[in-house]
Amino acid sequence: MPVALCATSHSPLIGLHDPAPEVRAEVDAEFAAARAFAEDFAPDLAVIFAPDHYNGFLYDMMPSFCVGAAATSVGDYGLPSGALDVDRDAAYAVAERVLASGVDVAVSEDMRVDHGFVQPLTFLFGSLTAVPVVPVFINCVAEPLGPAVRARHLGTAVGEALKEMDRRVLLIGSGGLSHDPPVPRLKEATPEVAERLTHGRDPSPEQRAQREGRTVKAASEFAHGGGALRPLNPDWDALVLRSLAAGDFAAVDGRSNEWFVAEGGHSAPEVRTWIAAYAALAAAGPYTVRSSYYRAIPEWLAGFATTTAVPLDGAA
Ligand SMILES: O=C(O)/C=C/c1cccc(O)c1O
Ligand SMILES: [Fe+2]
Repeated sequence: MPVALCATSHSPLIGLHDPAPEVRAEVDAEFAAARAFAEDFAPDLAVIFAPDHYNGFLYDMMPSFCVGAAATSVGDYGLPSGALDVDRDAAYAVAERVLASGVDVAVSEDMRVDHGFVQPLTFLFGSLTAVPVVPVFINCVAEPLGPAVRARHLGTAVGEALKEMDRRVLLIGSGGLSHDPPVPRLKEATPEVAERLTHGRDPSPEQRAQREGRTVKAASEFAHGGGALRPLNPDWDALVLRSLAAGDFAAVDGRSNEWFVAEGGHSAPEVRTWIAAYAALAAAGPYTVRSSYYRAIPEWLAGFATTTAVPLDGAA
């Protein structure tokens, strides 16, 4: 089974609240290189590990992990909406194998996904339907979270499942690195916000616009050195990139959930998507990182990174 990987940060502020043109151009060049990498590899299946931001997965039923057998983009932040081209047979084969390995993954026949899934798919493939996909949700924000090492176990099990398939698989991790966007937390939520985190799956256009406006405002304040969001942490981001490039998973996933938040902010657990994607790649054998881009971009509220990787044995 030929396999390759692209892991990337996402930010719904891309295009809505951009950094200086030269920074934007630098990231665009990196995306173009990642797109060329994907085109070169020519996958017939993409397996994407991504989080959600209370658009598809809410507190009415919050799994740690979920494989989508069918999935629809909600079209948040003006991104494309509509159905993904989910490979249902592959999704069930992956879910069965993961469950058999002892990782309790949920399955959804109606998964709703947001910018966490949509941005990498559109950046890499140009549309939501260009390449058949198996979407794998990882809860990264809704406490309580399990230990980060469980994301590695999930990724390993997915990688083992893929080895049994005769497919060319591009693994995608979407999220991180250090960042602290204004995603609400149930523990400190007002009753109104708690209600939204539990039942607010289908906001009105006005409610969605309000929420998105708040994020843009927070990004503007943050980029000008104000607001209450935690700072980006390039040193921590470098540690994460270095550790995953070296296959030293324990340096990241062996740490406590509190460590992630203290070092990288409340959304730093999105790094779990990278851990899972890299672990799935590692299931195919030793790997090497082909490209690694990083820049702290406050306008996007993100320590922003994009990496590509391939097996050392040249299976890609
Ligand atoms: O508003 C949200 O739901 C999330 C915003 C955000 C901002 C920056 C980086 C990310 O990974 C995000 O999800
Ligand atoms: Fe996110």
